[in-house]
Amino acid sequence: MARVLGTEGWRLGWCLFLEWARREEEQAEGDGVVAGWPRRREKTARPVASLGILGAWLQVGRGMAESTEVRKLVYLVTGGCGFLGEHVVRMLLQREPRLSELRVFDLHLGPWLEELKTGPVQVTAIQGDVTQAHEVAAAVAGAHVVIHAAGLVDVFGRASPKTIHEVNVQGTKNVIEACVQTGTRFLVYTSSMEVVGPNIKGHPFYRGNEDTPYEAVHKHPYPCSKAQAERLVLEANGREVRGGLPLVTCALRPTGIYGEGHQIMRDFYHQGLRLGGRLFRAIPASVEHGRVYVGNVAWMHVLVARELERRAALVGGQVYFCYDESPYKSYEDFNMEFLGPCGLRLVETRLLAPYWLLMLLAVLNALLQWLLRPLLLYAPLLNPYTLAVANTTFTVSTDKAQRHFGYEPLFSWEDSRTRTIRWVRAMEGSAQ
Ligand SMILES: NC(=O)c1ccc[n+]([C@@H]2O[C@H](COP(=O)([O-])OP(=O)(O)OC[C@H]3O[C@@H](n4cnc5c(N)ncnc54)[C@H](O)[C@@H]3O)[C@@H](O)[C@H]2O)c1
Ligand SMILES: C[C@@H](CO)CCC[C@@H](C)[C@H]1CC[C@H]2[C@@H]3[C@H](O)C=C4C[C@@H](O)CC[C@]4(C)[C@H]3CC[C@]12C
Repeated sequence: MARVLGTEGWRLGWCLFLEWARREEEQAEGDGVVAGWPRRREKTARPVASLGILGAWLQVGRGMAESTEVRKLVYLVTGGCGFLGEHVVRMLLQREPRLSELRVFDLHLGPWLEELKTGPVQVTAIQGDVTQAHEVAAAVAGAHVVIHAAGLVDVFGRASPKTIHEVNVQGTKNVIEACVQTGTRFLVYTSSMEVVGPNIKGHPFYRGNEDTPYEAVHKHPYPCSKAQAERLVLEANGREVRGGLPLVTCALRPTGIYGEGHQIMRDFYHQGLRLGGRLFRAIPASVEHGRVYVGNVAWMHVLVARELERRAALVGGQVYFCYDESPYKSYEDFNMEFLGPCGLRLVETRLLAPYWLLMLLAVLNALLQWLLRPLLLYAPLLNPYTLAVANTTFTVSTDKAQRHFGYEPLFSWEDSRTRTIRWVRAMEGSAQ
């Protein structure tokens, strides 16, 4: 027999046996899909006594199949140490069983990465700058999938328009070119709702979806840069990468993300503490804002990244709003869902601070920022742009991600709320 089959034959026979064993196991577990995600394989060994020696071989076969076949993908997450990036990194480690190496690329690496290095997946921390093409190319080389979440999120005038452009647009160009040069085929870009709006005319976008017509007119450097970068990513879909295969890209557009690690929520919380446990309503409660929990945004990235290969024709070149069951509320009322249970209250001030007065304050802030720039950085939350965004309804209602790649939110609104409250409470100096 050995002579007839030869070494290759034995290997083939062994592989067929492993495949048979794997299918047997899958059949036993059922092949249901939970939230668009195949059920994770049971890692604990099943009793083998009844199968005797064959059962023991089966267990060995399973182990080998898992270690050699299942864990084989290399992912790169740019901006992996940011608010969203950290959640994407943790979600990948929890929910992508085929992952063998996870590269986390960021300008500033977080110390928490160390604790992730002990698991079965190789976590490689790369301190780098997306504006540096050679650093990006080195990080991308050999990766199967890139999730490009690095970006300069600045609507407060902290960075110059040039820097925002360099990071968000040139950085994205570098990522695309690196994929093309090194042969990486799958690219997910973290875009933003701001690519669409609110526009400078303050038109409401009410329960819109990816196909809703809207006049997307931007002047501010941040939305301009996100729109440009998104266009580059979508245009790159289908480009031939090294090795001759086509690049498959898509863009996810989160609305305002909230959850553990959200800096603006942190700022509001501390502001409330400084003001004796009060925040003052500046925006009418009727102006609704789309918000989405960070865990669900991360989940959507993980899911679409895996489906880019299987459903390339459908998903490639597409945009998806990020959505979940979070309620539509005004920006401030929504924040109070978390800050309220942590001891802050929202004081009604509509009569004290009408819109024209707020706009005057916002303009004054912008003027002060400009005057003080040579001396110090003055970057308050309120400026004409943030006031306009906060004061314009922008909500999405869509099921495109569910239809295209089986997305269902992983965290219910209750879960998302509870987790966020727990995080706010854990912040130093809770108001309670
Ligand atoms: N926060 C939101 O509400 C929101 C909403 C929609 C879209 N987004 C997008 O999601 C992405 C992540 O945003 P976030 O809120 O986590 O912001 P963040 O600032 O917390 O994270 C961005 C990360 O990118 C890194 N980074 C910045 N410049 C870099 C550079 N030159 N090279 C390498 N890394 C660099 C930062 O160090 C940071 O860790 C961004 O692309 C943003 O535009 C955010
Ligand atoms: C007038 C103030 C009194 O309380 C309230 C100001 C609130 C603003 C600071 C925020 C209102 C809406 C926010 C933006 C929105 O959630 C979506 C965004 C998209 C994302 O890509 C980046 C962040 C942001 C622009 C977000 C920034 C903060 C607001 C303008």
